[in-house]
Amino acid sequence: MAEQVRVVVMQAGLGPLDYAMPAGQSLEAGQAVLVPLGPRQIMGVVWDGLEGPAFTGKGLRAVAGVLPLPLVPEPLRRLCDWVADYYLASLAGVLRMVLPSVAALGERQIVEYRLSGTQPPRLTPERSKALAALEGRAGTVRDLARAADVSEAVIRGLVNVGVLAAETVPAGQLPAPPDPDFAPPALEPAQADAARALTEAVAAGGFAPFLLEGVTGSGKTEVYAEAIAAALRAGGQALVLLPEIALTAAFTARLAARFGSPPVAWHSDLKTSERRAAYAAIADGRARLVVGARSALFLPFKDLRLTIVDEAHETSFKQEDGVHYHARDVAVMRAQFEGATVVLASATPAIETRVQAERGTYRHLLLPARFGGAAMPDISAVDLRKTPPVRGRWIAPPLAAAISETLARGEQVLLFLNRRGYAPLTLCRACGEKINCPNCTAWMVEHRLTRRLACHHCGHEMTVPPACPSCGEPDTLVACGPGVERIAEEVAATWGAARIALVTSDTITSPARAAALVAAVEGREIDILIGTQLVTKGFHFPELTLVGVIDADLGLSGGDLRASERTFAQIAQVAGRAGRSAKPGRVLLQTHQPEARLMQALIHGDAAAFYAHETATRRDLTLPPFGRLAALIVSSEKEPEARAAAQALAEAAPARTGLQVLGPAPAPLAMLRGRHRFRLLVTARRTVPLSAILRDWLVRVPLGNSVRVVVDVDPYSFM
Ligand SMILES: Nc1ncnc2c1ncn2[C@@H]1O[C@H](COP(=O)(O)OP(=O)(O)OP(=O)(O)O)[C@@H](O)[C@H]1O
Ligand SMILES: [Zn+2]
Repeated sequence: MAEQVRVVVMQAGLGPLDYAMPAGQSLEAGQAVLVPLGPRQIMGVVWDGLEGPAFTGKGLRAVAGVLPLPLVPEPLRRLCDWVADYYLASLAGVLRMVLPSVAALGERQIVEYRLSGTQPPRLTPERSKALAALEGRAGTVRDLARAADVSEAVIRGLVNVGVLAAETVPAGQLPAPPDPDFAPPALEPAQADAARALTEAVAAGGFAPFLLEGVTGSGKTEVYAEAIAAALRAGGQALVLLPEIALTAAFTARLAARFGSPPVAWHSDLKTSERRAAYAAIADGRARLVVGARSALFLPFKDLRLTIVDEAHETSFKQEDGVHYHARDVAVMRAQFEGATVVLASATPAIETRVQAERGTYRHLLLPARFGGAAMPDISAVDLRKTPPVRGRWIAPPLAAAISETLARGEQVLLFLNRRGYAPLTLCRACGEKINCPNCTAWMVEHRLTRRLACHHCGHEMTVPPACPSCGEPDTLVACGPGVERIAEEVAATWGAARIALVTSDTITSPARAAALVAAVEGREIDILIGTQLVTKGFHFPELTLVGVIDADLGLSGGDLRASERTFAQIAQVAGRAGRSAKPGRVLLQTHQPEARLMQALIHGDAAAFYAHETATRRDLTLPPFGRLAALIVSSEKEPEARAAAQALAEAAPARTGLQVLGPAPAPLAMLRGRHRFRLLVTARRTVPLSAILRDWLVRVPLGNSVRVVVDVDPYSFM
């Protein structure tokens, strides 16, 4: 009998299949192959450890070919198994995160295109957009389409008329290897203690999870850089995960200064040639230090000794489409399978992480003070009930005075409001109509810079209508409430001479733009930064001494279980940008409830009291991490079908002590991208095998073709 192998085929809905070994070859687990499926050939990966009897019938087909891809190593295979099992995903879906497209890996040479200088014979709006965006860029058709946010057809059209010229490039170059001893800093005593604990764990090998908690500006980066150096000295690889790719450029520069050579980057903004080079080098071990977005967790590292999750409290580590996983938790699991060190670094660790540290599962390292003797900023409240801004304005007199003083001293100001665009709501003065997204239960957000209304959920855009779409009255639409663009308008009107930078995902669209921003702020070309949560992370600007939080109450309205925690962390982080160097920092929180526990904890710098109270509440209510949650989101384009399916699921709900199913209820976002949505929430004791129960439940309920059920284990979004 021919030897056979089990292959996970890259096709949703299909389980693993058995194939005969190709004649005269033996295949290892982890090998990417082509296999016949019906009349086609599809990609798959030889897998091990799967249950189920082997195929014994006649007509076993043979593996058609071996793909020139690195093996998926054993620890990564086990991680894939775990992710598929825990998050109820298909192995094929998880493997799609591991394997890049074959096209990107098959070729040694890559054809890239760049602007040739020729003008197009015909200029469409799409073409103008592409021309503006592609200045100075090179990439494949797909890279350029993504960079310019136009279709590949538009790019191919420009190639055909000679506006984009082809050039053949070798797959990208790797930076020189990092040198662990290039420029180590002298550490302060608390830093040195923490660094020693980390380097010892890395040198010893074996699974070692850490929480590195250090106040903002305490020099966590310098501490974990020592752990990276230890991993490099031991001949292994290290990975740093960042919550936001926009931050990679500034961060890369810091690591380059420490190690004499930049790390290898991994994120969605890479060109195909760079991606190919990085992937190959990560797999064969030449890429020693990698900095990446959460997707880097699924790369086939040859010898991963250390993973750092920087800003580990960030909820953007939770992936909300495709496989719904939490990169922080997956990083810990990968370290466990690799037998490696993992460090969760944060000034405001999540309650989940704090509890692990209290239980002793993670070792807790603490940096209690800022580096270089810098003081923590002075935080106080601006009571909007007592000193409100004038009508139609959002900056109250005490904050305005502080801004003027700071500018007069030649120092920099940061204003934080976590809302993109100009105004969150556009309303008709005549009939009260609110302009909604046609596809979602959401208001259209005005973006004055682009003169459009945009839905932040589905991306739908339209121009601001000249008349009310409901009553037809002309010129009655008014913008309600502020977004960052509106704050910028107010700032420009009040401090006309100040140089302003708007920092949102609309303006900082790439690592290159982020780097330019950092350079402008460091070069004192900017006086006032106005931004969304993007400005709360990681930045270190010595001349920035005033932070104003425009609406400290904003995050609390959502009411989900982490609303307070998230608001606290966000404000503490943005406050932490003030006075990080020699000059003292000051933070003003505009709020309607200065007496609230959360505000008081921020003002008095009493994070411990805040977290103790939040943790106790979670424990009392058996909420995560003391209990478990999973959400099922049932959706269909047809409302009755979504409703009926959600009802059917509820009726078939597992009856089991320690487990409770709530709902169905229409989701707060009752319609999203044209689909009607219902939610069920499952709460369970920690000891209940939640994933297995969910899996059994879901296969028992037949659902219509139009119905989709998304399972979100450990949900962070309750919309
Ligand atoms: N041992 C050291 N020697 C020289 N400079 C240091 C040292 N430790 C920290 N620094 C500097 O102090 C500043 C703050 O450090 P860093 O940005 O790492 O803080 P952090 O803990 O990451 O803060 P945050 O959480 O707010 O981002 C940086 O400019 C860093 O280069
Ligand atoms: Zn929408």
